[in-house]
Amino acid sequence: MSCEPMISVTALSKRYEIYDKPAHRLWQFAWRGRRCFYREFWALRDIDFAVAAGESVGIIGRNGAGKSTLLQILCGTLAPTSGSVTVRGRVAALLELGAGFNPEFSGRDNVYLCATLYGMSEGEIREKFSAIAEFADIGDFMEQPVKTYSSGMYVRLAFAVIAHVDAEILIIDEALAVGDALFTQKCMRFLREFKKKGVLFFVSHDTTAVKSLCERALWLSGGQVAAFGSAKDVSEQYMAYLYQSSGTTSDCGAGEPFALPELADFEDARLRYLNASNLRNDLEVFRFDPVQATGFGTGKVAVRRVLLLGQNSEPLSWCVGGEPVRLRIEAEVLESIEAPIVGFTVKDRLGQPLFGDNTYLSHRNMLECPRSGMLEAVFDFRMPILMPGDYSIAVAVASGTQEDHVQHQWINDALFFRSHATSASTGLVGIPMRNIEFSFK
Ligand SMILES: Nc1ncnc2c1ncn2[C@@H]1O[C@H](COP(=O)(O)OP(=O)(O)OP(=O)(O)O)[C@@H](O)[C@H]1O
Repeated sequence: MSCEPMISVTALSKRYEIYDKPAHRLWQFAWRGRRCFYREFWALRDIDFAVAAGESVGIIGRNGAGKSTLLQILCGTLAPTSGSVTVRGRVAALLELGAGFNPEFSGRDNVYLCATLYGMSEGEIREKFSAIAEFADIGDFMEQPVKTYSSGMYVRLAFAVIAHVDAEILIIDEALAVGDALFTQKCMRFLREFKKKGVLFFVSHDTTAVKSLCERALWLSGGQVAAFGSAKDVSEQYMAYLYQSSGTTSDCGAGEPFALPELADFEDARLRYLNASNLRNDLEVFRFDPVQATGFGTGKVAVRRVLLLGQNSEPLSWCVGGEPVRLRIEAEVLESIEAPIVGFTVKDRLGQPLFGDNTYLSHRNMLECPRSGMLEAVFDFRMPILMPGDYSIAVAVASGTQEDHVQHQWINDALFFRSHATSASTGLVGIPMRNIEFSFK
């Protein structure tokens, strides 16, 4: 494989001409450059970077930093004022809602139109059409004019096309890659697979998303590269800049010995206040639909029900972060299996695992399933406090140990829930605080 970069950008600059009045544009034309009626605005200045195959790059920066301008130049839809951009490979982009679609044409015609623009032949598109339609999953709307689509349907169709044009370089604006939770998870699974071999540019204001999806990050500030390096380091620098942290640090001594309180269940000390405020972490729970569920496995087990229950085993359609819940997973054993393990993982909207558990440590090798029957696992835990956004729970039934096992059924998104508000101030999840002491002496 060649080690030449897939993308190299050298001394790239983009200047816009700002006219204070529309008439000035006309005057500029009439004077043929003998007088200047505009102000110059440099949206990008002296940008240099190179990206190799298999690298994913998050583009971060404040509003107006030049992110869209840079990406439009990489896509070839905008010409640079100076400098050079070399792109080796087919680029597909999701940057502007409905870009490349004709609103009067049906979804099907737009798939053909768009994929042709990406250089696919009619035969190739015909071959891939059913995979595109399946990915978009918009049903009969495929035959309707796209002007009748909701913005979510637009995104579904556009993403389905770019996912099937065999692009070597993908450019995604996260703000657009938002469908419902099921579709977002599908897109994220696709992007994680894609970035193993292709180049991914992912524009986001969310540094957590960038760290989760990208190895590298490019921070643009005022049209210039403020930093380019590991996603973790650059995101941290960017966050530090955003907060303009000027606080001092001091040694954290061991202090007074800390007496561990008795292990008893407790309530968040702020619960009464939180429950009466709009910070209460309301989580809306969506039902498990075995028909929609996607996954993989030997097929010896079929997960039939996944339920989030309250303390009295009542199914919940809402729960509150910080409160005790029970997750019940019921699976039908279709063929005999040994040493079953049932587990779950709670993931955020990017598919990033937040927490999870399984039955291995508590019940290792204690159960056998020599015949068909029902397996039931119940996990009692305190739901963490979750940042606003969409979450899903993957569930799985396997045989073996934690390290070495065979999956009988893994379901990507068995349950969805949406967090509407939160009291957590930072981090991926918040945990209930038994007590917080705060004093001034
Ligand atoms: N056609 C244009 N004419 C003049 N100025 C423009 C034009 N397009 C963009 N700009 C300016 O260039 C700068 C960079 O814009 P750009 O859209 O690339 O920023 P961005 O980082 O993508 O911002 P955001 O996060 O808000 O989408 C902004 O100050 C913007 O006002």
